[in-house]
Amino acid sequence: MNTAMLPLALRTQGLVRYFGGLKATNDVSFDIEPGELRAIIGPNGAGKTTLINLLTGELPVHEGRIFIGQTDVTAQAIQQRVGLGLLRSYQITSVFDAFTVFENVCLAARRKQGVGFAVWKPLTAYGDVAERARRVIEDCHLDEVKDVTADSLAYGQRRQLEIAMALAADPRILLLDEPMAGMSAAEGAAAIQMLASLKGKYTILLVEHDMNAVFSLADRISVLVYGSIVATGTVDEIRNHPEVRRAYLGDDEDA
Ligand SMILES: Nc1ncnc2c1ncn2[C@@H]1O[C@H](COP(=O)(O)OP(=O)(O)OP(=O)(O)O)[C@@H](O)[C@H]1O
Repeated sequence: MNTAMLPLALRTQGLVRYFGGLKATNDVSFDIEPGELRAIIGPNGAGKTTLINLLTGELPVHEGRIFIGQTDVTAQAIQQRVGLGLLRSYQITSVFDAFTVFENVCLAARRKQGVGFAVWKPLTAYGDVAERARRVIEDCHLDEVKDVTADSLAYGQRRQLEIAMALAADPRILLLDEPMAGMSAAEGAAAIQMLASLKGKYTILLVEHDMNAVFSLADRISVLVYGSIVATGTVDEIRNHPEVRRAYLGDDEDA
């Protein structure tokens, strides 16, 4: 993807959020470039969920600004932000159990066009939609189950389908909040492989506890500690950052 001329996908400036006297988000500023896979890590209670909720609009900010592309969305509601392309993976996706993977993804792609689909016409009859659905299904490693109904999918595949449906809506940036949660080791490994193949094609903000996943996937990592970003850098920079090792990895010296 040639991203040189594109504006930033997402930008925050000095975000602050209190819960009573607790500053759960403390002066958080960061930029995400188009095509980037950015991970946010941090110990329990660091403020990851709060930050995601500020970005989506589920929580209002107390200070600071949020931009999607060049649009200041700080005062905008959840649905307006979705309309501008900031999507959380489960936000637009109601998976229909009786529909196949392909039909579900077509439906999500079709909805993006803002035109109601004709119930008498097969979803797959819309050529451009079917083409996008095929591409997303391939990107999300769902080819083998393309014609399987959603109710027959294993848990991990269903989560992959939700991500495929979100991507079919062509978001400017996709927020993934612990996408591997609840998966078996094998499902988690498959999900990591899938996310790896999305790299560079889509813009993704990933909040994830699994450090191996984050280290194998991220272009850049931001580390949250007590509500503040204490470091942002490449995998190597973060792996070796002394403050990160102390605060997050629990290392004293060179463990
Ligand atoms: N609705 C709320 N009311 C009061 N305090 C809250 C609320 N939501 C979060 N907090 C507090 O804000 C801080 C950040 O919480 P948050 O859930 O954002 O952290 P987190 O990094 O997502 O944690 P985890 O990794 O455990 O999910 C914590 O101290 C938490 O107790």
